Amino acid sequence: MSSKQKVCILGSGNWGSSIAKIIGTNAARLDSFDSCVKMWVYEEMIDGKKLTEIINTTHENVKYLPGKKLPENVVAVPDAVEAAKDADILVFVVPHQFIPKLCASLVGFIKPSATALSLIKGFDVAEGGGIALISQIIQKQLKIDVSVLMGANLANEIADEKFSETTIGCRDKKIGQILKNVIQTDYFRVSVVDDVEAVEACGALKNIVAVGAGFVDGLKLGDNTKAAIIRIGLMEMIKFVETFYSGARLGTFLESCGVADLITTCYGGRNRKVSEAYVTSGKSIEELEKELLNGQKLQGPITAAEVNFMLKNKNMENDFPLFTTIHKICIGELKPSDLIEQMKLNTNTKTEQVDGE
Ligand SMILES: NC(=O)c1ccc[n+]([C@@H]2O[C@H](COP(=O)([O-])OP(=O)(O)OC[C@H]3O[C@@H](n4cnc5c(N)ncnc54)[C@H](O)[C@@H]3O)[C@@H](O)[C@H]2O)c1
Ligand SMILES: O=P(O)(O)OC[C@H](O)CO
Repeated sequence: MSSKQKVCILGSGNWGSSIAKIIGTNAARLDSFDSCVKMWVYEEMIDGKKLTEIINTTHENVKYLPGKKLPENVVAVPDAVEAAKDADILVFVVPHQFIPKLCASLVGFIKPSATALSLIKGFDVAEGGGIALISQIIQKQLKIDVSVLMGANLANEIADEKFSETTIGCRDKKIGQILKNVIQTDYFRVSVVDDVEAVEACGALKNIVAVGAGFVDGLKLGDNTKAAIIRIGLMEMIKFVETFYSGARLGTFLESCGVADLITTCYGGRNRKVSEAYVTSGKSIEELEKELLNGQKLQGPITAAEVNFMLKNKNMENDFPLFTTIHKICIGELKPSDLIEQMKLNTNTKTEQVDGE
């Protein structure tokens, strides 16, 4: 890495723009970073003007983070290669379904010495019937080290500079410190841990539970029911990580990326909001995503499908009844009201096991 490190942000949605506000401020403030931060923007027209031009003149992402000023040293660039080619630190923050195409466009054009930080919550389906972490997709395609950042991080609240915590998962202490320097502010506090896969899996899996929490809200079932879904969801997240990413530490679930993200997402997130409307409106999830999110993207239903793809292939759907039920509700195979019947069956089985011991 050169002495002044260049940072590029790949993505400019709700979280991408919010993190650009932080990174831009830190890059301008700290000597170790080049103050110019390029941000790749998936170009679109807003009222006849290019979004990149609007951002570069008004310093506001009027579509995905309206009402918040970005630092002037954050430069919107419509071409991903142009944005990334000189960067030492690549911050990936696109909705997870777009990552394979983005990475493919960068192959051969980035610095081989670059390091990546993925803020992306989700998986990708993999050859052989399994799933891959998003960091693994980036690493495999671009052949660079990838750290992750996950936490209880509703983007709008962070843009409002309300106190929040986050977790960076990084295997290399030196890189972990550099990443912490570029991300941490007085209101956004970073913990660095080396349990990278567990940190990332937590970020992806909590979006499935958030969909379940939204169903509970749509069914008007109350706080106790929602707490039950959160508890069962946490248990399935732990079991999933222990089963598929051996060596993970239980303590990681107590970091911001674990239980804290699960709580915030089940109360304040977009997955919760759209899933609640799915129950009350009778419209499809795709329709509601368009209607309610103004171009922002839902991650939970697709993540539930990706996880189910692997569980089904491994004949393990019954080992993760909440994840499986939520997926089946999303694709219309079960009704939202079936959620509770399925959970009763599950808790009955558990009780019988305990009684039988
Ligand atoms: N928003 C949050 O509060 C939040 C917080 C933490 C983590 N995350 C995670 O960060 C990631 C990015 O979320 P976000 O909120 O920044 O995005 P978003 O949900 O606001 O998505 C909109 C973005 O997707 C882009 N886009 C649309 N079509 C595209 C295409 N074909 N190719 C590439 N990009 C396209 C849009 O230009 C826009 O930048 C997700 O994995 C999400 O789970 C989001
Ligand atoms: O709005 P959601 O449901 O995509 O959740 C946003 C963040 O992941 C919360 O940390």
